[in-house]
Amino acid sequence: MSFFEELTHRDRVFEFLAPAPSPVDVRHGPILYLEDVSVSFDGFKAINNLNLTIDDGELRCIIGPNGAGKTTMMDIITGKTRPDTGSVWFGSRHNLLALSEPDIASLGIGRKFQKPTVFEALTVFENLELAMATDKRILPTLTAVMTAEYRERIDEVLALIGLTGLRDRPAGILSHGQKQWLEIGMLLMQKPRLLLVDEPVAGMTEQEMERTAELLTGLAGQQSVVVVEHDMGFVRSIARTVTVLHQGSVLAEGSMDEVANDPDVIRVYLGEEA
Ligand SMILES: Nc1ncnc2c1ncn2[C@@H]1O[C@H](COP(=O)(O)OP(=O)(O)OP(=O)(O)O)[C@@H](O)[C@H]1O
Repeated sequence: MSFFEELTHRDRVFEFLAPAPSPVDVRHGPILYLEDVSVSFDGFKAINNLNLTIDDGELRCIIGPNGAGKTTMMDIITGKTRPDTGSVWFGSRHNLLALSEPDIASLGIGRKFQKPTVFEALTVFENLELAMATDKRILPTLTAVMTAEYRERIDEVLALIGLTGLRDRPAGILSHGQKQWLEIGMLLMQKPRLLLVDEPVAGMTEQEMERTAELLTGLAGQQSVVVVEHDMGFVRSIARTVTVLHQGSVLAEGSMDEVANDPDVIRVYLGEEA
């Protein structure tokens, strides 16, 4: 069939207009599954037989003392660091250890680093627009229909992150907290299935922390959210299940009260360990 015939074929939807099928299969299990994962740096085991399961739509908090392996774990999930052993699955279909960092990102795993990296000279709206334009799944040939759809998505995200009133202001004038929300919004533009968020409330005011708690708890359900955070007050305010990492393994897992009363956790946090 010629290109012209293809374009005028009315009984089928063009591939780029069809909604992208959800590539992640969670029908029979969790959205993220790490089994017996280990990685050493110069003989030092940063991650040591780590097992972790995150359910679809779950909000999970990961805590642990400095050097526990939290960042390394995120690096393994996103493909930045390859473990020496173990397996890492995204749904039941995608073996993340066989995929490159960009491929993992385009499957729908978004990562928010601690420091906000918004484009300060661009408006809030333009930052979100740019985030969408960098989505490799979207063809550069945007039609008017697609553009309208994206504008709608930008409005939706602006409302979610509470920045509708600042949409046309340069991102440089935003407070630290607002920049963090904008960056979360930039990740949301690509409709991730799993969001990894590193220390979201470091440097935030109390009020900004409350708003961030609302934002993250509101996102859960729509997507799975894994939050690494040191601020225990914040963790308590959002956590359903908390995983405590220590020396590259899971030391305890449960509700905030359960882990806070766990003797091993208390010992590690009080620094009584050798
Ligand atoms: N590329 C690397 N080379 C050598 N050692 C590393 C490397 N990356 C991490 N480590 C070591 O692995 C251990 C775990 O580090 P990681 O940054 O994952 O811990 P963390 O729980 O994120 O700590 P923090 O709360 O301080 O950010 C640390 O002892 C760290 O020094």
